[in-house]
Amino acid sequence: MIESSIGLEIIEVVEQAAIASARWMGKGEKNTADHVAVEAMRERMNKIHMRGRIVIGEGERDEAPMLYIGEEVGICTREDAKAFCNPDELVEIDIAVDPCEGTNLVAYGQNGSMAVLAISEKGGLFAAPDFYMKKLAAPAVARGHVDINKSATENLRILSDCMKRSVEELVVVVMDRPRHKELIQEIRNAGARVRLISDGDVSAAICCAFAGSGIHCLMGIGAAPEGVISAAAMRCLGGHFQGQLIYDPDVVKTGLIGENKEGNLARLKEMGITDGDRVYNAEELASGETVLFAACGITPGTLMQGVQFFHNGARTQSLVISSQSSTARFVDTIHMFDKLEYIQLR
Ligand SMILES: O=C(COP(=O)(O)O)[C@@H](O)[C@H](O)[C@H](O)[C@H](O)COP(=O)(O)O
Ligand SMILES: [Mn+2]
Ligand SMILES: [Mn+2]
Repeated sequence: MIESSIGLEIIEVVEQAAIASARWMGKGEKNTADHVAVEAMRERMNKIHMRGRIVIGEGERDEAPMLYIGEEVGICTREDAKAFCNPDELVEIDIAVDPCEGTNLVAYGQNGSMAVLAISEKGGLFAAPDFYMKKLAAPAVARGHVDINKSATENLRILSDCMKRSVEELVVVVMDRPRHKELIQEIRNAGARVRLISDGDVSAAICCAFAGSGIHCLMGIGAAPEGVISAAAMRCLGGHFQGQLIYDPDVVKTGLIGENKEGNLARLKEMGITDGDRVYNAEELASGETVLFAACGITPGTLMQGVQFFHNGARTQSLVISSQSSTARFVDTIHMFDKLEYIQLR
């Protein structure tokens, strides 16, 4: 039901966000690259016949115009909606968005940014707080064998068994952050190779599910909202994903997180999360009966090409993954703007 009704539309949502953001590629203005993606995403989402609700977005209500948590999206938000649609007949959908995942990458013209979202029926996505999350992603063959509670060394041995390749042949993506100093050293000591990324751990997590991506594992701490979006894709792909919220600022070392551990735990409790140390797997973070994921490359990446502009047109590459049809579709689209003179083949 969800896929047949809005499958194609969510591709257009991420495409429009990616095109808008890509116009700001390399301009050094991360906030603008982000803002235009948000606006494009909202505009296209508000044409969809659904009763959508943002469960993971860019902040709370008072931080509008970002897509804020709790914001309603879809055709019903139009002022004249009553004239042509009955909200009771529309499907209720929860949406997790990151209109520009990798704002720095876009601003500085680097690889790996994308516009991304995940959707499910109401209640089907974990409404993660704006905290950090310890993450472990690995291919389907290692699902349930590797474990976030085990050491990196042990997980690499398990991964090597599951993938039938030596630890030395494994590549682990880790975000290049001071908090990962010891982790990086441990992975290197174990014999595996480390690919450090400055941003963009959603792409890195999903790459683990694709043989040939050159990425076998993601370890370390990134943002929790991105963790839920990654989990949605990994749930559909059958890959391994575990996440554990990080509420202790001393563990994160950099970045914004509440003032102290006690305060953060209290905030989690207010949100109904009583066990701050709980480890969630992909099926718990994206628990809906139907889960869809869509991403469109802004700058070139491992999974998708970035937006390519030509005279009065653009070409985009997206990835749409569905738990309903068990498909991962790469969608290549030519966008014809006004007064198009030619269509660029490649
Ligand atoms: O790179 C990222 C930034 O996302 P965005 O702000 O949408 O461009 C994400 O992939 C990371 O998951 C995460 O936000 C990052 O790890 C946050 O950590 P830090 O930069 O150390 O505060
Ligand atoms: Mn992000
Ligand atoms: Mn973002």
